[in-house]
Amino acid sequence: MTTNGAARVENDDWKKSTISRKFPTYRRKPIVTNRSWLKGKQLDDEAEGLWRIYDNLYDLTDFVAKHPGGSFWLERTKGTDITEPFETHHIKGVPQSILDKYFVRKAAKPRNYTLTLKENGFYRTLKKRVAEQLKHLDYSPKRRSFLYHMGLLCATALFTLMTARHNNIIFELSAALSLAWLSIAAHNYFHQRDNWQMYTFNLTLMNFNDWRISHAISHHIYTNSLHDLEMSMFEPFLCWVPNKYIASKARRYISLLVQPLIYAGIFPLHLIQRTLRSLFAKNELYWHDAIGLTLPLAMMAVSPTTPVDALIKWARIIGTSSFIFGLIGLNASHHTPDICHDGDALREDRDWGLYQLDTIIDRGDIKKSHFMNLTHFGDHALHHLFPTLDHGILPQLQSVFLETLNEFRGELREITFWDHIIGQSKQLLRTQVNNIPPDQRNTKNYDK
Ligand code: HEM
Repeated sequence: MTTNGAARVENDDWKKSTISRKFPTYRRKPIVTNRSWLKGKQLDDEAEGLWRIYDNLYDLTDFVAKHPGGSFWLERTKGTDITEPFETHHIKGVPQSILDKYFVRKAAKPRNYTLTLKENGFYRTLKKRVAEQLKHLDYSPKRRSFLYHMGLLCATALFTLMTARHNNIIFELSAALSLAWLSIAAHNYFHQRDNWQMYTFNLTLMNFNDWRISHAISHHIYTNSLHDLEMSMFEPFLCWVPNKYIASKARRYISLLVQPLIYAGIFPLHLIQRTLRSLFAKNELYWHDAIGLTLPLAMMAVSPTTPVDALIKWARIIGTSSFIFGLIGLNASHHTPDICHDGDALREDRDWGLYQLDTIIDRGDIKKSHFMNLTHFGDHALHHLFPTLDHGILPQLQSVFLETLNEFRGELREITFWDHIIGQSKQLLRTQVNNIPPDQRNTKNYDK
């Protein structure tokens, strides 16, 4: 009995997060989904069924439909703490009068999340400076993002139809590549207020609304922590948390081998899972999931052979495109052993923005290309801090960013794609936490 009890205590000991008071409830469930993540968050966040920002509770029911960013963001986050998404999605700030109108009461309990957003801390200082810079920026690169995205949409349509008409591997690979790049460019848009470009993300069979939760609200805010759905959704097949209780060492070696298959399965499995859950539990499909069917239908319509032949070609395009997307996305910036993951020691200054910097290493090899940044999750650190800004204008914020970072003893790290691929594989194998805080590990000499 005693031994069992001791073992249980030891087993439960790992159930803590470095960025929150509570172990996330959704991680206690066998299946991790957007829905279970939000439900768990409602239980953990001490928001008392309302919307929580810092220690204030608001009833935004009457504001949801009026929200300039689109109703989805607030509809889905009811009953949760939205402090960080609120801070990061409004650079110029939301007039206090709007918030005051919906204030209900102070929250009874302290916030679950332990990262800070202090007025004079790194993130809010940088945000004020960026808001000032935004008044004088050259916005013409936004037009280029628009043209790149349009070009990729046309290329995807063209190469897909050419693949349907001809047996040509070059057309097929071009269709797969265009679709992968198109979806990453569409990601630039689903972070912003509702727009038509976000719908093009759904050509992959994934859904932009789903990604607004798993990526924008979960991954962007609680990066690399136990709250990050973009980590937990891949477990136990791929596990980047350095914790042997989540995935054993043996499992981690297997994950290296299955990695390519997981990449290729991202697009189709997304739709299959949501369809199955919609059939057997609660609906998780949106009307715009139908957009994903346009490519196979168009291929069947123009195919000179049978519809089945067209469908097989489309399935190959989807699998290859998903592989390219996974390769780019999962090796973009978050997973090398030098990057903070839940369990690793954090710096003493628990500023949310500095934490972001410690969970990201940028791709230095694509810095100079607008097209590559848009299609390869480039300028990732700045993108995490200001997700609603078009990727095209981020380079103009680089100097104010670096200056502020230097003042707060943060560092923007950069490595190549290849280094990320190698580092990501090493991270998959890592089970030991890093006990040295990031600011004590860094070799950079800070300006005094
Ligand atoms: C989960 C929390 C929230 C998210 C993720 C969110 C997201 C967004 C997004 C994406 C935009 C468009 C930004 C752009 O494209 O430039 C936006 C704009 C806006 N939101 Fe929110 N929002 C949230 C909460 C709120 C709340 C609580 C209020 C006020 C009660 C609010 C008021 C506004 C206003 C006034 C704008 C237009 C002005 C601006 O862009 O700064 N939002 N929001």
